[in-house]
Amino acid sequence: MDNIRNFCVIAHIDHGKSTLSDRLLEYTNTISERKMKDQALDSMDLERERGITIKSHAIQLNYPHSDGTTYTFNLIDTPGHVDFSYEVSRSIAACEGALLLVDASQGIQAQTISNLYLALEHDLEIIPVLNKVDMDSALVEESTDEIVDLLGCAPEDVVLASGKTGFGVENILSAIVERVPAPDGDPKAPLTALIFDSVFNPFRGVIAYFRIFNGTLKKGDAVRFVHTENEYVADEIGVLQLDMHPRESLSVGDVGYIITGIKVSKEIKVGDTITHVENPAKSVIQGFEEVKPMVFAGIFPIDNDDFEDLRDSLEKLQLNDASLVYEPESSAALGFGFRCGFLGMLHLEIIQERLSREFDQEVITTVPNVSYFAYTNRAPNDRLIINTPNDLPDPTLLNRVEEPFIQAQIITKPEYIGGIMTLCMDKRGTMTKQVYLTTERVELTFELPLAEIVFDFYDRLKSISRGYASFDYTPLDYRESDLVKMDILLNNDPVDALSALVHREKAEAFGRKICKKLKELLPRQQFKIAIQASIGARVVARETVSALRKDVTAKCYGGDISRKRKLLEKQKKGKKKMRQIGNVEVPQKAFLEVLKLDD
Ligand SMILES: Nc1nc2c(ncn2[C@@H]2O[C@H](COP(=O)(O)OP(=O)(O)OP(=O)(O)O)[C@@H](O)[C@H]2O)c(=O)[nH]1
Repeated sequence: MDNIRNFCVIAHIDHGKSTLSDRLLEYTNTISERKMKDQALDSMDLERERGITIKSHAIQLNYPHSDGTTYTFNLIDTPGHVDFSYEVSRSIAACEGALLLVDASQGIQAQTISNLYLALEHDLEIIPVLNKVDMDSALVEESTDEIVDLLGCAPEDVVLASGKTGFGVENILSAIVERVPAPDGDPKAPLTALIFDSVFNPFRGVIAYFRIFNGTLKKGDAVRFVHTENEYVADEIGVLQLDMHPRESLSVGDVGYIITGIKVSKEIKVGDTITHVENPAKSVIQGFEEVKPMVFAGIFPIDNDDFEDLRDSLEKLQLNDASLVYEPESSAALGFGFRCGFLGMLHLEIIQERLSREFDQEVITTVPNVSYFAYTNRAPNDRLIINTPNDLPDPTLLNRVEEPFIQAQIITKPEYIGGIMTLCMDKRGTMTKQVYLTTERVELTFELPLAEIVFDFYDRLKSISRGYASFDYTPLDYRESDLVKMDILLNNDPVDALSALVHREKAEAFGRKICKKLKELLPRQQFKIAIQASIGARVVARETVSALRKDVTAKCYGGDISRKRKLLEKQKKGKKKMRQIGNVEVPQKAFLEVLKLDD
């Protein structure tokens, strides 16, 4: 136990976590150079392509220290994006120490701070690492000063490193031995182990990753997962190097995996406690939460016949992504599909991309919305959860609506404060704090409705600040809000998939923008198309797409029938990505593009 060190790496996105983790693996010969693919820890293709870590992973390293002892390190990798912050918090809870990476050319950013707070909440020993010092644009002194200010540490506590060249890796490893405390706990006490992650393996079922705080777990033991109240036999336990290495027993401080024959990810909850069926622990590990989807959207097959295939694909996706939730939904405009819940917009995009890539399913995603509370007049506190605008009760029944608010942290340069404040106020936000980190960088805190940041907030923030703003958020609470349902009609047919809940004050402007945008997105057809936005019976905006007689074969006068046929086929194919609404054809991409309402 004295020779174990459990640590994680926390950083703002793109500050070099994966690259540095690779260097640590290489230096400790955990992975041979031949096997070394860039970013070995990011095992999903999609992760590697997007260069982001979606799922956290754990890996064991052996490090022979100059004191003559070989230490066992468990490195727990954490996802870097706000959508996955609950997983970050569970990974952190499994460690005693954290490497806090800061990109020397960027300095401290929003997620550096939010991740640091998470680590401090769990009393982790923080080792600050100034990364990417090889870069010409590295501001070593300034960034060190920022870290010293933030942590209240001495400048010599900051380890300089480069994941690219390998500089500083030895110093990091010895700092882990010297500064991170060894785990403590009682191997003879009742078992408590924290599940911090799980993965789906098509051959072995669901594999849960855990960290033992007390007690000893042996192969074949009968175990109970406390929150789900399920009992299993530990068919196989072991430690994670690049592959799984089975062990007969694991004890205090160990990080490992357990296989119990579970077939679906939903059965395992990250944050749950594992204990024994016999002699169970009296207390559970604190901090368990059910992960709640934050953003909802309808997903519909382009062709209604593909509905069952879509159901199969979603089922398979959910096997290894328990945070995806879905239920069947029907839309007058789009037919049968599913209302899906996601952790955030990135999660939504990832699911959409995986559907297309892994299952060859092209889908229509409807306007995403957050989850609202609607209180009716039927009884005091009769509360409905509204995950789609179409579920909103009739205005005569409706008492009030509440919407989720978040606290947002933005770090930027002083010259962009004005623009960012205007943006946040436009998004119905209020500023609650402004702190100068240095003369050159300032941290702003806002309270904002989540619905307002779901769409195009991040893009606009980036353009206002020319990329010099980082952003992170945490959920706050639900607040009463004056929301109305806006319907969109095409030639008088309401398109339920385009309905949205919007704040009353912004409704008209929103309606006008959406009609204008739709006018750009709808191809001209052989008749006039009237686009209208309405609140109840009141039309608040209108645009018209004028008619066009489109004859694709007109060019091929003369008798070449095969060429004509080819063109017609091509046109038919193009149409497959269209949906017929009333008599109007709407391209697939219009449903998502329509909300990108940059001015
Ligand atoms: N010059 C230089 N570039 C680096 C260094 N470390 C990482 N990079 C580059 O910075 C980019 C981001 O590195 P990653 O390791 O993917 O960053 P990350 O923090 O793991 O990213 P997320 O997992 O998405 O949070 C990549 O293009 C790397 O090649 C370094 O020490 N020096």
